[in-house]
Amino acid sequence: MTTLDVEEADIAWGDDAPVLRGVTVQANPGEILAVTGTSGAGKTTLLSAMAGLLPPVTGLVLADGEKVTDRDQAVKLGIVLIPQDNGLAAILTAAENISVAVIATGGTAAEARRRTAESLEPLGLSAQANQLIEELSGGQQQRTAIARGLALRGDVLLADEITSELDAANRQRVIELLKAEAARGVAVVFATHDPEAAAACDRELHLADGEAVWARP
Ligand SMILES: Nc1ncnc2c1ncn2[C@@H]1O[C@H](COP(=O)(O)OP(=O)(O)OP(=O)(O)O)[C@@H](O)[C@H]1O
Repeated sequence: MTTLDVEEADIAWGDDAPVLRGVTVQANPGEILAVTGTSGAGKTTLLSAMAGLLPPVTGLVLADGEKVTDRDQAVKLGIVLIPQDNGLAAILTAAENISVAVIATGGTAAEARRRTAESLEPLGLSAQANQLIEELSGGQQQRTAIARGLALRGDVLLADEITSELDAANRQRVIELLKAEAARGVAVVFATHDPEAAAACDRELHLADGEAVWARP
């Protein structure tokens, strides 16, 4: 179980002015933290910092007290990111995308096969396992990216707008899967602009005007 802390962080892209200033937030094991805000408020920016992709200009990101310095190290610390643009390889199948990720994080081929099947099934994608990503619909691609994130069995799961292309039933299914992750002790952070999805989370941090404020502490 891992606690992810962001402490007094100013977060910027390159030399641009900070998108977010003075952000302090803790993501706790067993909880889903919603990160909300309008388009451009900085949800992806905050999750990028949490994932080790975008080290803060000032302040810290800590996983159980250890400074998160870059993405490779964050992966070793068990910080999984499901990116907004899904990040899948278009010319691999759904199953291959997942298996490759499991093996890249130390899983055996047998584990990769098992976890791939286990993660596709609850997302209703068993029949699509051997289809190329480029042959799948937008929603099926988004669900494949979620399946890959779940298959990695992280200690921290950062989910960036992962229900934006899903119908109501699939959105509900995904929220239930995030709750199941939290129930096994994962610290889940879910960026969303959907108020219903945010309401299903344990706490809500709202981003506006470059600052993070608690909508529901
Ligand atoms: N990769 C990037 N490089 C440079 N600037 C970026 C990058 N990603 C985001 N930004 C900038 O950071 C600011 C916040 O964008 P961000 O994507 O974090 O917002 P968001 O809340 O996730 O929005 P959305 O709901 O539209 O996804 C914007 O001004 C955007 O231009």
